[in-house]
Amino acid sequence: MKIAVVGTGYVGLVTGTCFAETGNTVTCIDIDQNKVNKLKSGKVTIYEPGLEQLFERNIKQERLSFTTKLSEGIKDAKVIFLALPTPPGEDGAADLKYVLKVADDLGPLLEDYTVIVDESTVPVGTADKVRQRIAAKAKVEFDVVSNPEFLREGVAVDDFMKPERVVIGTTSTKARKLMETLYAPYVRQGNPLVFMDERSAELTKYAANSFLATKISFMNEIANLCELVGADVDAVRKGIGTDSRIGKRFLFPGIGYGGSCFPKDVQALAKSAADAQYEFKILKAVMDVNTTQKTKLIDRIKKYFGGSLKGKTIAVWGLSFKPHTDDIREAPALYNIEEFLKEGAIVKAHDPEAMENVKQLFDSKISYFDSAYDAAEGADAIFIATEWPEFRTPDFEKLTSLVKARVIFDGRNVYELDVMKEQGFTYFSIGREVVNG
Ligand SMILES: NC(=O)c1ccc[n+]([C@@H]2O[C@H](COP(=O)([O-])OP(=O)(O)OC[C@H]3O[C@@H](n4cnc5c(N)ncnc54)[C@H](O)[C@@H]3O)[C@@H](O)[C@H]2O)c1
Ligand SMILES: O=c1ccn([C@@H]2O[C@H](COP(=O)(O)OP(=O)(O)O[C@H]3O[C@H](CO)[C@@H](O)[C@H](O)[C@H]3O)[C@@H](O)[C@H]2O)c(=O)[nH]1
Repeated sequence: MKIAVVGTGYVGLVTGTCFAETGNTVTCIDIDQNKVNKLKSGKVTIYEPGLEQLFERNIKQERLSFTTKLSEGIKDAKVIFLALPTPPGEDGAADLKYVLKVADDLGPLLEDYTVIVDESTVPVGTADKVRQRIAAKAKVEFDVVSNPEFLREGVAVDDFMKPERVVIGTTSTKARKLMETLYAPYVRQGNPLVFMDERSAELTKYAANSFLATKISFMNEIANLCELVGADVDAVRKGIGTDSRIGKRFLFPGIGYGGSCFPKDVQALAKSAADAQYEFKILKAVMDVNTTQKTKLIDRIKKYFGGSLKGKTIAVWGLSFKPHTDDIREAPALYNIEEFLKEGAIVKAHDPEAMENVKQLFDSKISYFDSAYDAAEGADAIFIATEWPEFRTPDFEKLTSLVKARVIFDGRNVYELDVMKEQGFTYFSIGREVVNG
């Protein structure tokens, strides 16, 4: 099938590449000329495990191409995916200007029946708005479908190729048939296509992200309570996670959730509710807890150093919002680095993938190192913001010889307390006993 994907950011590139992988001919369109040039020259624009290989194979097979021209990209496409940004506006609502602009542009360009798919995370009612905008200028029949994307960065290819479920919002039989054909190769393992109306599909995406964010904020509060009453959050997590009604996943406490989705989507759902005259009380608490949690360790670090970080060297391990991605959008590491700098500390940073992106933000205000050990050299403390696997089993002897003091503030509970005790480190983590080395 000929498919067009409008917007070739994270979601657009994964979507386009994965649809090409199952034999479709895909053209990805983006207004960013530099991005398109890079993609055309055969280079992927994001770090995402497994993507490069698929990308290269499909370019070679001439199933995947890129353009900046909408008219050229959508030519003969039976389905057009909109993978456009929906950033928060000033009031927290999702800003639909990118989606609606493309809807305006698409109307006059459609030459035959086409299904236009909202893949972006968009508020309830967006499919109707997109439909109206296209209809204003279209001369042919078309359908607008809501098909929110659930991929996670770092495992995006697997999430797309083997989805647990695909949510499709449409009341059109014609569009439904086309979507069934398109997704048939991905749902072979028995994972279902879940059909519903457009509005419910739009809300499903916000409900899923907000529920997961709620789980995380809930566990962060349990962790905070553990610290006050002398309980261990790891034990509590295992204790409740083994109850299949609760489930093991997304129960890991830390320095808050980040990324391009949870923060903006929880905020947008709260705003949508407010617009519908409904006060979504839980979401407000989820956001408040996350805001406090992000810089939770700062007070501890200051207290540890007698109230001031002035002149202290802090090695920051991990900058991306989670492991296996170079994405730093809303990464808790960034908030902590800002605080460290405000307090007069010297920051030495290392991340396996995200340093180039961070350089654009902090430039020479912090220094960057290719290895975690180099960043730790001469440090008064190590601060772990992201649980990259390479931080899990360092050579503690080597580390001891490099740091000024054996002190770790761990925002992701990377180490077992026993190991820290054995290694003689002073170790602060989340919701667990403090180890005094
Ligand atoms: N990043 C994720 O993990 C993820 C997962 C699921 C859903 N989503 C949702 O998917 C949507 C896209 O997210 P993303 O992370 O891929 O965004 P992104 O910012 O990485 O990419 C969006 C792309 O759209 C391009 N663009 C903007 N206007 C355009 C236009 N008129 N024509 C063509 N291209 C245009 C931009 O240049 C950019 O490359 C958002 O709604 C997001 O909430 C994101
Ligand atoms: O137990 C946990 C799990 C996650 N996180 C944090 O939560 C954030 C988001 O993590 P994750 O959900 O793995 O990453 P995303 O790539 O942002 O994916 C989420 O957002 C996407 C965009 O909407 C959705 O498609 C995905 O289904 C949804 O999981 C990160 O900062 C994690 O560190 C925790 O603190 N504790």
